[in-house]
Amino acid sequence: MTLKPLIAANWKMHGDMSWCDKPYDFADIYPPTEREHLDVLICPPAVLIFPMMEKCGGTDIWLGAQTCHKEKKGAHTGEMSAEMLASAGADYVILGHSERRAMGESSADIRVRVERAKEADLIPIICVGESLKERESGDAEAVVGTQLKASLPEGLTDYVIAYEPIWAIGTGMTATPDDVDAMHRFIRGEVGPNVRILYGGSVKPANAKALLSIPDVNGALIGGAGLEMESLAEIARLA
Ligand SMILES: O=C[C@H](O)COP(=O)(O)O
Repeated sequence: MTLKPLIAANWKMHGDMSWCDKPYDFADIYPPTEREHLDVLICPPAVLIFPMMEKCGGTDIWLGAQTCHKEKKGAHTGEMSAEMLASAGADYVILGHSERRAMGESSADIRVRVERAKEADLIPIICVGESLKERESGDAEAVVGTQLKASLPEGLTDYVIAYEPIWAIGTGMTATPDDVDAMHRFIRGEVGPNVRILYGGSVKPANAKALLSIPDVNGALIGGAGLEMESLAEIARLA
């Protein structure tokens, strides 16, 4: 089975209402007829999902959220449930990003959020990745393996994994293609043949070709370079 590449932009805490027509800008630069072989996803801040869906819901660009709460509803001031995000127009949700793990989200928390996401028909993108210290001490695969085992509910289907070495996020440093190849092979062994495995961490037009041509890399989770539609389209063209 050939896995359709997924090019996903995580806008993190960037953007405002004036960004809601960016999917149109993307479609102008890289028209849908030229990219039927891949999926393009934008994960804006949650407040922009609904207006973006209203404005650009007719484009083929998927929308996603950046997290969801682990309860279905309740007294959780400031939080958003998976169902709310789905009803606002999200198709995917990023879970377990290292920027959220750093705020205290454990793999056990992430596993519950994955269950909530699936109940709301959202496709979870589950992030895993090691710190520089863990890589340097030779523990990268063990760390990622433990995160996978603890974050994935039993029997989970239709999900995406994003491998993001923490030290490569927003730093301009990327893992070498050999290291990415080795880690993606390892993850493939854990999740089987039908799961898309994205690479994330300072992906940009200049390095996208080398990273996206690695056999078990099925797309990218892009931060900084996904804020501008020109660079996002340039990366997508290389997928
Ligand atoms: O979710 C995206 C990643 O954290 C990568 O961010 P970056 O491309 O800015 O390094």
